[in-house]
Amino acid sequence: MLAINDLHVAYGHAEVLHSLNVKVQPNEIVAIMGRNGMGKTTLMKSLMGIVPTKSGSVTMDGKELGALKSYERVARGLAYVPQGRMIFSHMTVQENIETGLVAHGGKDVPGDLYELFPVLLEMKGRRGGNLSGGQQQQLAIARALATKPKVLLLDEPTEGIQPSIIKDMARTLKKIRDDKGLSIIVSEQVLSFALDVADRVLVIENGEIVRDEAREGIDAAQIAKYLSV
Ligand SMILES: Nc1ncnc2c1ncn2[C@@H]1O[C@H](COP(=O)(O)OP(=O)(O)OP(=O)(O)O)[C@@H](O)[C@H]1O
Repeated sequence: MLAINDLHVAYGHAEVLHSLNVKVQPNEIVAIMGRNGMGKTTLMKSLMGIVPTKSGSVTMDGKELGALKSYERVARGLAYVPQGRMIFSHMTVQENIETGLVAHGGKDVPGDLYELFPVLLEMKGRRGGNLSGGQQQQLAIARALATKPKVLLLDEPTEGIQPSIIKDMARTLKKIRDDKGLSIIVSEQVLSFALDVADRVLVIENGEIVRDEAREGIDAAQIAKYLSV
């Protein structure tokens, strides 16, 4: 589905991602774990074409994305829920979701998005900025899904979210995967969430993938060592 091959990304002369190789299968949920500053956000931004690639390739369904602008990547089926959610706080919930519809020229918010997130239907006329952190996260995911992605990227979705809601988020993401048949790449620091949601767990350390393990039979203590400061 999505293949990252020998990807190098740099800010000026400082290379931050060194030869990353990751393959994500259809319907697979992959968690990329790592401490602050290890390169998770840089990877997400480079996949979306927000940060330029130094060398290497990213393909989706075998087609190279490298030269494409962000909006073209969205049209090809990549969607992004950025760290901090970045919802439009002065726009209503409905208007926020509608910004995702332009990718395919749709006009109305599909009902299944409101079925997935009933609270957004209840609050569709409210300003995004008036929602709680958990509700804003649902809104950011709904906005991304409105672009009808094949691969959904989420950058630290649990950041600033109450622990009681984090379990619901894992359940919702798996339901989205099952219902819509898409692949998900999620960057995370919360191990329990990653173990809940992912089929495969990768660890990124100083811009390199140092572990790549199937969820089944994973040694959680080994992964936790990479996350403690
Ligand atoms: N715009 C930038 N210019 C220069 N260096 C940057 C820039 N953004 C990030 N970096 C550096 O790149 C490295 C990776 O940062 P990145 O934000 O990708 O890490 P992260 O794993 O997402 O961490 P966090 O959890 O804090 O978001 C860090 O050393 C960081 O200082």
